[in-house]
Amino acid sequence: MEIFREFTFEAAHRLPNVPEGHKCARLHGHSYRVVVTVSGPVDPTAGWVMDFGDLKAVVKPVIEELDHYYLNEIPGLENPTSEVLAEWLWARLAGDLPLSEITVRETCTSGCTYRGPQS
Ligand SMILES: Nc1nc2c(c(=O)[nH]1)N=C([C@H](O)[C@H](O)COP(=O)(O)OP(=O)(O)OP(=O)(O)O)CN2
Ligand SMILES: [Zn+2]
Repeated sequence: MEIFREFTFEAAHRLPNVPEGHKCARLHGHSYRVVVTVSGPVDPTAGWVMDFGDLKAVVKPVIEELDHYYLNEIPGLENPTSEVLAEWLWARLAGDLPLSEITVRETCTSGCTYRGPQS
């Protein structure tokens, strides 16, 4: 079974490696949406994989490291694409959660889903 929780944060970024003239080279911001999905068996007594509250308690402090920051200044996010951000979040959370996938949405119509490093 998989369960998920959605988080939001606001942040500024620019993409330093885009071709000359690309609009995303300019400083701009997004209202990011992050969906963290974990998987595991349903505990027969609790009736859940994990308390949504426990999931929030692990993820929220990491989201707060991003909220209202300039992402390019955060170590590991010097080129803060959605893909790089999803990998960064995975690296931060994988030790504490049975991650299944992380979705990062930059806009209403664009984003990425990461299911962890390929083995
Ligand atoms: N594969 C990726 N492509 C792009 C990323 C990314 O993270 N991964 N990021 C950007 C920019 O951050 C940009 O702000 C978002 O791109 P886009 O969806 O093109 O933005 P718009 O909302 O302006 O799209 P329109 O529908 O064209 O208005 C770019 N690419
Ligand atoms: Zn952007």
